[in-house]
Amino acid sequence: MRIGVIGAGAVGGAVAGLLARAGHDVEVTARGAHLDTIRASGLAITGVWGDSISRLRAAATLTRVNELVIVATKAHDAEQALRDNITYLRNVPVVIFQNGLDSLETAHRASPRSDAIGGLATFASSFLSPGNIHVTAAGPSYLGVAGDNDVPARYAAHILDAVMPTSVVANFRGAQWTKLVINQVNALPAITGYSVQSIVAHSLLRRVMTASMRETVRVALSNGIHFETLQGLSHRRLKNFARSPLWMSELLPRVMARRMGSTPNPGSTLQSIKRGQPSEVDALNGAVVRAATAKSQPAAVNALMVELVHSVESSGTFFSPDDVAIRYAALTRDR
Ligand SMILES: NC(=O)C1=CN([C@@H]2O[C@H](COP(=O)(O)OP(=O)(O)OC[C@H]3O[C@@H](n4cnc5c(N)ncnc54)[C@H](OP(=O)(O)O)[C@@H]3O)[C@@H](O)[C@H]2O)C=CC1
Ligand SMILES: CC(C)(CO)C(=O)C(=O)O
Repeated sequence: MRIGVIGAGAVGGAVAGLLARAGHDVEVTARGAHLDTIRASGLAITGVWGDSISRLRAAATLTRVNELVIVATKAHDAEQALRDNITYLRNVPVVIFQNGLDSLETAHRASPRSDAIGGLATFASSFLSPGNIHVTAAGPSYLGVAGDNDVPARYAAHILDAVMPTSVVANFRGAQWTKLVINQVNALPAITGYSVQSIVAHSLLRRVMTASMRETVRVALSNGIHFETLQGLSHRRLKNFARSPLWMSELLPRVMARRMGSTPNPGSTLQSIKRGQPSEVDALNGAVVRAATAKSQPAAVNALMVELVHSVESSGTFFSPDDVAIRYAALTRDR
């Protein structure tokens, strides 16, 4: 089958490699040294889903009409990426793998004549170097749509599920919020330079991560969100998580870190920072702050995460765990 992947970075590159390995005719878009390497030596995928090198069509933009297109840029790049490829997106199902809450709106705005399908990946993938993607932890992906017609999502899930576990969820908005809770693992690595597993192993940083997750759950609930179950995280479990004593809730990040295995997972936000690229924090913790503001509710921990990630982006200097603990303690003292 002809499949196009726009933004063949950590997630898009992994998906493209898996699809090509299964025999699909895949073309990817990439830029700079990554594009040059894919053209010269292929796209190498390593890690928990096996190792392979795929020789693929690669260009700065799509070159043909595909039967399925996957978009996997960071949230702030998605609109431009869709517009750059609009010639080949009309009437094509487009899966937009993106964390945060905006994927479907962005796809509808930038490519209104495509069948937009939201994608949430729970596997973890690292862009090691141009042409080299390493999947550090396995995990299912979830697809969904905004309206009632989920036929395009089922079609895409059928193709993707043959190469990586993928299913369709009915309540995609709820799924995005569950993923936003999971993505509270992203900010602290970006702030400190540590992996997700190291943050969770650190008692003070684990506490801050747990607090930002609980705050996210509370903000979602006050916005009337019913969480969709992702990776066993159900609505009921998340509600209990936000109500339990803080120390008891710390079990959840521990379970999540264990699931990520022993290969350090930087998370996608730290990867952007290390490459000197803008981070996605405004689409992650920033989305929680905006939703809280809409309900005149505080979201001090998420606001702190946004502030500290932006500070690292502009200064190029990570915070020490003690710095973070002091900033967090000041928040809890102020309440
Ligand atoms: N990495 C992970 O483990 C996971 C990530 N996610 C989510 O998936 C999404 C993608 O993340 P991730 O793969 O990590 O990000 P990456 O930065 O690794 O990959 C994004 C790719 O998109 C490219 N790109 C950006 N703008 C354009 C454009 N206009 N046209 C074509 N290509 C473009 C980038 O190129 P360039 O570098 O040249 O800008 C880059 O290669 C994010 O929303 C992230 O939160 C979800 C689950 C896991
Ligand atoms: C699933 C997870 C947490 C993997 O690291 C992710 O979504 C990300 O890094 O953005």
